[in-house]
Amino acid sequence: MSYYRQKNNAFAASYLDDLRGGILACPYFAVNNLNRDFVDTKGFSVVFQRSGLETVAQKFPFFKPYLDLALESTCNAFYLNPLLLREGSRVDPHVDRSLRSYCKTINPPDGVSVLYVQVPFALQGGELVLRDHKRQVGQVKPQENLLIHFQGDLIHSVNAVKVPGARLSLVCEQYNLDESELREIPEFTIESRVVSAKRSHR
Ligand SMILES: O=C(O)CCC(=O)C(=O)O
Ligand SMILES: [Fe+2]
Repeated sequence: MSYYRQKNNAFAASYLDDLRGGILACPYFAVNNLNRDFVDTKGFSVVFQRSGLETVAQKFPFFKPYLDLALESTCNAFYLNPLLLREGSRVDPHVDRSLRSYCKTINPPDGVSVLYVQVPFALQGGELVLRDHKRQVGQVKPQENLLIHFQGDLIHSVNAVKVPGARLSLVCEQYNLDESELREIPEFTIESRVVSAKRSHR
């Protein structure tokens, strides 16, 4: 299998605008609760099983066309996260395994989809770098409306963004879990700094 594939102009321009508006206006959108690899980024995450897909589409209608196109039919659990990087933000090398907080034994996802929703004008930096062990196997320069899908066990990073403006991507880790692993995953839940902050006030 090739390490990644990409699709230019994946969606209608009007959808991309709706998606950007929906994400930026979303009350969960806040400074990231992802791990230390994510330096100065913003976002929130939706965790769901395939059976929770309708709930996702109901609560976040603007994600629906993306999910219709990006979700792999072989996968049954997903970690969806809009991610905003600004000048100086970066993501250090990591393998996506965000569902690990629910199930310790989990393997990396089968694949990861990334849609570039907004990209600064004349972007410098901000490339997605893909590695298989030590060897670089891809370097993707984000372009608006570019959808990429890469093999889920690759180490990857995002170079620091060197220009002003917003680099907004929509990332979906896609897992194919066995029954016992799947039982540990919520059918639908939202992870956000906003949610945790509200909870801690109770
Ligand atoms: O925005 C990107 O290019 C990838 C971000 C990423 O690696 C992640 O959210 O796990
Ligand atoms: Fe990642």
